[in-house]
Parts: sequence; structure tokens; C-alpha cells
Amino acid sequence: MDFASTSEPPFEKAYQTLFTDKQESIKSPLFNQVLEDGDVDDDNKKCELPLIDISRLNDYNKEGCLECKREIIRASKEWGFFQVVNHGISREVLEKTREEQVKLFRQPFERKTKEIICSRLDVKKKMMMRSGSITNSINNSSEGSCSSNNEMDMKKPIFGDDIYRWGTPTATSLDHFSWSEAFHIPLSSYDDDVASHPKFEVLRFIMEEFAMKVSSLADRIAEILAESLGHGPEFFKENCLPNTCYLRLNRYPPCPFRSQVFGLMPHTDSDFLTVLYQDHVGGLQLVKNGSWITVKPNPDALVINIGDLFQVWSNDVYKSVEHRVIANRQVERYSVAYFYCPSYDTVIRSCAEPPIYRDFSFKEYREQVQEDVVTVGYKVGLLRFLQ
Ligand SMILES: O=C(O)CCC(=O)C(=O)O
Ligand SMILES: [Fe+2]
Repeated sequence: MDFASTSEPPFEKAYQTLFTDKQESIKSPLFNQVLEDGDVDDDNKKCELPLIDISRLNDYNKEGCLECKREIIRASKEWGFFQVVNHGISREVLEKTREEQVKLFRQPFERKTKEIICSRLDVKKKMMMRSGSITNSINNSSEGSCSSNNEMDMKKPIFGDDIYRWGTPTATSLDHFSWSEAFHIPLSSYDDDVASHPKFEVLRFIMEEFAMKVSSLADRIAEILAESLGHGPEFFKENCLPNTCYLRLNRYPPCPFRSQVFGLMPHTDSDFLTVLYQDHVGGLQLVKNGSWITVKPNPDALVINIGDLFQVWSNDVYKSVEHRVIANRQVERYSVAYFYCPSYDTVIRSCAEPPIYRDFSFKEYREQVQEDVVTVGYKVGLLRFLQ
């Protein structure tokens, strides 16, 4: 079967007017550089993000652990982005995650748009893991049962059911369009019937495992950054639970228009922290000292970046840095992003005085972002929440 013809989203056909319309578009402040093929493809121009060996966090050698924390804090302040190696997520889990992700995207396009083939993961197991009531592998299904009176079980999903997304339905011009497809997977499970497609059992299982491991990594990073601001881990432990976070599986198909269109348009992440597992293809760029730089992929590393909510919580000590993905002409690219988020009703408040931003709930933030994308044409983000 020629999977390309059935799995590629029909971007050009569906967004015909964008591709033929030459009218001047509303440019977001982030759209500040022409896409130069040479720069993106030239290995010498790719930059190595700070690379941090976080196995030292478990060192008995206290100095090694302190040095590691200092590196995380420095990279977060100077770059807003860094890579971690020896993160405790095995190569096997990472490879299996990628394998299942590829299988999912290779479903015929019609199936991806019409069927909910993958949905909320099983939070019960993860809640129990976190509370210490499960110590063995999640493989052991008898340990997955948990009282249905658990308050978390009663919560409704916060991101709705639009799990599969492709292109950018709100785009009014090419510079607000993303040549990619994605599955958004909330890490909550309130209703067993939506997550029951037998064909994707392995996918669900491996994503649960991946999410669980990445979740404790994100907890640890948040704890270190909170500590650097004189705070304990309580805020994150109480509000960023596994079932309030979500995964986004991204696929960037080869793009014949790569000098006109992004794989993923410039944006900041609307969360506390993001953990990214990217493949070897490359294309991720971020803003450093006012210019876009291309990140050199490292197959052993996970990329971590600060999101908008951490910027607010830290009162601008840590910044949420703009990033984007440049599409590739020849090859497809895959990535998985884990978004470390609080519950919808959590109030985000700067932890220092005087606060730069007014208090707001995560729900209010999400809604404002969505409203701006529709009415203004792009995400305005934190500028809306300045005091
Ligand atoms: O695919 C990537 O490298 C970046 C993905 C990303 O920025 C996102 O999903 O928010
Ligand atoms: Fe992002």
C-alpha cells in the first residue's frame, strides 16, 4: 500500500485559498525572519543546547548533585531550553514509543479524522504510582484498580475530544499555518469506553509508560526550579497531577513549500514545562538573543523548555522562549511533547513581589489564547495578563 497517498493530510487541497492567496497577512511579532534553507540544513549552523547529565541528581556525592541543579537553573535562565541525558527513560521505552507513534500516523487519513482511535490514558494507575501504592511495572494489571470514589476520577476532561488535528483551521495566511498533524492526548481517564480500540492497545500501554516516566522527570525539574526561587515542591505536587498533563504526538510530513510555510508556527507553550522527545531529522528552532537558532538533535537526549505558566509563577526569572519547527522537503519528522500543566481551575500567581502579571486561572489563560487565535490571528499570550 502506498501509505503516503492515504496518510498524508491533504493540506494543499483543504487550504487552497491560503496557498494561492498572496494578500498581505497579519504578522505576529514572532514572524521576524525569512526561512533560509541553507541555515536550517547546514550542520555547522546547528547549535547544541546546554546538555545536562541528570543522573547526578541521584548522586551520593552531594557536590555532583548541587552542580547538576546549578546547570539546570543556569540553562533555564539563559536559554529557557536545555537537553537532559541519563534521564532514566530507557532506550527501549523511547524506541517503542516512536514505533507506535509511527504506526498511529500511518493509518489512512480518513480513519484518523473519523475515528477516535486513541484517547485518555489510565490515570488511576499513575495516581497510585505517585502515591506509592504501586511499585511494580504497570504491566501488572491487577494493580490498576482503584476506588472510583477517588476525586480525580470524577473530573471531566479539559481539552475536549478533538484529539486528532491537522493543519491550522484558524489560519488566515500561510505564516499562521502549520504543515503538521498531531494527536493531543489528555492524560486523564474518566470514561473507559473512549479508550478501548483493541488495535491501539500497545500504543496506549507504551504511552502510559512514557508519560509516567516523563511526568516524574518534569516533577523533579519543577522542584529544582521552585527551590531556586525559595519555594518547596508543594505547588506543583498539588496542582500538576498526571491527569492534568497531556501528550502531543507530532508528525511533520515532507513539505514542498518549506520556504513559505512552517512545520509548526512560532509559539510559546502554554504550560509550566515541556519535555520533548524528537527524532534525528531536526528542524526545531528557538529564539536566542533575538535570532532564530536551529537545535542539533541528540538521539540520547530529551529537550526541556520553560512554558508561559512558569514565566508567570517565577515572575519573569524564567522565560518562556518562542520556538518553531521548520519543515523538511524530503523526509518526515516525528516528535512527542509532554506538557506539564495544572488543573483547569488552578490559579497562577507570581511567587514574588511586586507581581508582573495579574492572577488568572489556567482555564482563563487557555480560553484567552484560543479567543486570540480566532479573533486576532495569533496567540497574544502573557502580554494580555500584565498588571
Ligand atoms: O516538534 C518539535 O520539535 C516541537 C514541538 C512543539 O513545540 C510543541 O508541540 O509545542
Ligand atoms: Fe512547543
